[in-house]
Amino acid sequence: MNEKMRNDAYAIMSEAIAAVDPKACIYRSVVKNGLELLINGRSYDLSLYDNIYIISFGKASISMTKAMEEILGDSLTSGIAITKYGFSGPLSKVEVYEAGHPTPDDNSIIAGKKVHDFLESTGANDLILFLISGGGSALVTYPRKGISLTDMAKLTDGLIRSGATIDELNTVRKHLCSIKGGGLAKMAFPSESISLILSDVVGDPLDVIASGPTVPDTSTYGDFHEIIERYSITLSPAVAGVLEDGLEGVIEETPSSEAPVFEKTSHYLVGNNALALMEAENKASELGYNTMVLTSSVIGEAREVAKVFAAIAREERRRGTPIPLPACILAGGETTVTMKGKGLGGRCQEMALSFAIEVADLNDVLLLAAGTDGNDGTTDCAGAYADGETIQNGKNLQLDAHMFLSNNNSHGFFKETGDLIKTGPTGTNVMDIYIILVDMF
Ligand SMILES: Nc1ncnc2c1ncn2[C@@H]1O[C@H](COP(=O)(O)OP(=O)(O)OP(=O)(O)O)[C@@H](O)[C@H]1O
Ligand SMILES: O=C(O)[C@H](O)CO
Repeated sequence: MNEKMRNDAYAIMSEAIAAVDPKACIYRSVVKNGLELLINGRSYDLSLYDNIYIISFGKASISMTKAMEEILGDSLTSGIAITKYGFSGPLSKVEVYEAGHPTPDDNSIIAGKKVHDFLESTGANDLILFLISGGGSALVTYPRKGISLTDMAKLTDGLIRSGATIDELNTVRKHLCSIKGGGLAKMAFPSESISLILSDVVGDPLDVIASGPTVPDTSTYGDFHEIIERYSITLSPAVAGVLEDGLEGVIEETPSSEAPVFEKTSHYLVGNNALALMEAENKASELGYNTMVLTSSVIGEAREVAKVFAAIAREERRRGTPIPLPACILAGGETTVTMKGKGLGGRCQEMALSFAIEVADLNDVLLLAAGTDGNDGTTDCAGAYADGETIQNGKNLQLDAHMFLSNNNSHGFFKETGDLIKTGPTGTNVMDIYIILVDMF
């Protein structure tokens, strides 16, 4: 492995992650002057409210809340923040809870009830600041009547394992949980609410991020039904009952944009993958690379996307196109992994292993694939590096990369070859970033 390229890639990744640090994102968007709160230039008069509360959830909730606590100071009354186990930290006025992710657990239900009960007690002259980040769907849930945690967890797990997209997964979740799909806006009404959102979804659709708890929803029980059929998911009797009632109109649809509950809501996107890539590009230029941001909207099966990235690297190696060497080509997004094996890994590690197989004959070509949250799949790593020597290094250790990939055991492979990237939880979450470096010979 070319140490210089590996260090360069790590430095570029670190800069990208720092740019989307949730605290930095909040401070970029929010300013307080006396009792005036300015959010992206729009003014809110804090003297108009009896109480100002924070409800914050997602993998980035602690840092987002810390920044808002600092900005609001004495103006803040209290609040609740929910994050993933191991991602928590101390706050001053806001109570902190931890819960399960990617599969919801008992604490996700307890958190859902806390949020529900809290919002029941707020009034028309209160302001609620919702701080929303990725991971929110699993961390806070308030299942519709009759649906148990096991029902929710099994369904979430089944859809993830089938390779369902986050849009599909959240369409289903929005129809089974009263917080999602605009439900939180309903609970908060008639209080005024402002949502500050850190995007972890391709294209930044506000109705999908954390299952769009404070925005109008356009998805329907009909969509839910189609998704279940598409992936041949067997439903528990309770979930099947809710779906049937929804299809027959016995249960109300999620609120659309005409619903009165949205009259007192506003939404601001405070950070996303594109922002991270912009900073990555600046750092790469500083390190002497010619740079290009391909896209922040990568989707598709991780091992297949890797083949496209390998083809781009090959073209760079052969002909120095689309940009002159030394080249740094950047992309971001979120792939899917259809689980067929029983191994350990994540989207980024799986992509890196597939890339390594494709570039086994190339020199000075490297891919860094990492989750900006520092947590790829079911592992404690952010992702992995792969280059032209990775497969040979594996062979030297009697590891067959193809076998590891078939068993979705990318983590098992990279653990042995020493190519894992460990950052620890970064506190942010704007999907994954991919850094392709191709150096001169
Ligand atoms: N052995 C494995 N190999 C590859 N990918 C895996 C493996 N096990 C789980 N995954 C993938 O890991 C993902 C879940 O982990 P992760 O916490 O990184 O998701 P996430 O998308 O960041 O969550 P969120 O979007 O809610 O923030 C799923 O897409 C799943 O397919
Ligand atoms: O929590 C979720 O729904 C995903 O992370 C997408 O935001």
